[in-house]
Amino acid sequence: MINVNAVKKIYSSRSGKVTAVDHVDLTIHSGEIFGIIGYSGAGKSTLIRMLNGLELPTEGSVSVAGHEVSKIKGSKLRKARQEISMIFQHFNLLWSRTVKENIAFPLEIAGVKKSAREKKVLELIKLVGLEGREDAYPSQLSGGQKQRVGIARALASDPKVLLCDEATSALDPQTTDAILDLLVDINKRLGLTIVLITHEMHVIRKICHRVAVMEEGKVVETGPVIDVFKKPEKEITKRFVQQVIEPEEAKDTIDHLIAHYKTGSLVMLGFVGESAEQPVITNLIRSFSVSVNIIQGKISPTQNGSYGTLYIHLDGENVEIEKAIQYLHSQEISVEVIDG
Ligand SMILES: Nc1ncnc2c1ncn2[C@@H]1O[C@H](COP(=O)(O)OP(=O)(O)OP(=O)(O)O)[C@@H](O)[C@H]1O
Repeated sequence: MINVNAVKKIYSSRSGKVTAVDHVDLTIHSGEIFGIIGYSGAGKSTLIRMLNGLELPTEGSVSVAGHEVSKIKGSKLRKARQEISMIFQHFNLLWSRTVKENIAFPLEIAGVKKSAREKKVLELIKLVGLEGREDAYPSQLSGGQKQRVGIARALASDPKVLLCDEATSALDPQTTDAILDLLVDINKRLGLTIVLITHEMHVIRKICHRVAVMEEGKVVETGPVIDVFKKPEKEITKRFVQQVIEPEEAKDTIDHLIAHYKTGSLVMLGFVGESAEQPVITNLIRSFSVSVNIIQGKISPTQNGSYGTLYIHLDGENVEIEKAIQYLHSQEISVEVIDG
């Protein structure tokens, strides 16, 4: 569906040349939700803007939904853009138009007749959950509702690909989750390919099938989200994974617990995929003479399985603790004895 081949983008500015995207290769499949994560300045915006021809690569080629986006111009590019829609961090709505009129705008430009336009707009309003707000102006809407208008407008031309440029960065966590749920729903219902850029691992965790990590213009790591969580390879990826897996306060709690427990062992268990659904703790209590104290844990679903960490404290005879830890090692989970 999307092929990025050996793409390089160099900007020339007064202070010299900047390599924003440095030799990137990517293949994104039809129907996939693909996330690109990186810190500010990593080159994400430049890369996503090359997918709909808003920027042209200095070297390499970009093909999206059968269009050689990096080569075409004028009416061919405009036509391609109907199949490659985009939503933005700050929504980019027309403030003097109502919800209905904003969504109808691309249809007007495409010359769609009024009756067909109205029918389509009503369908889209329903799809994004904006019934009752048809005649409101953007200034009367919440951030989440504004992004719903952005999404409906982007879907008006029946695109094959939806590009999301930090689409939830201006929203609070609850609204972010509602918009992410909507994107998953649209992906499933319409089979739409979604490419998003973000600096938040939460967004990747919640909705993406695969992820590419960018640093200094390069894609440094890529793979299915669950694999990247299981085994992040690069330092930068580890930092992103920690954003969601191990909040800062967890470290403080662990330090406190190590000081608190004088006997037994403190163990960190890492669950990935199906292992997150196994009754490991129940088996542990039933089979060994150890007391198990659950200290802290978090298990989160991704689009291709669950992952998480659980801290437990085991107490009892040393031999029994040893056996219990051996049992844990025999399960499909990672085990790290932190203390004892
Ligand atoms: N039009 C431009 N002219 C010159 N340099 C640019 C231009 N656009 C981006 N850059 C530079 O290219 C590099 C990559 O920027 P880009 O905006 O693609 O990164 P990003 O990962 O999207 O970061 P952010 O989230 O802050 O936008 C940066 O060093 C930036 O300063």
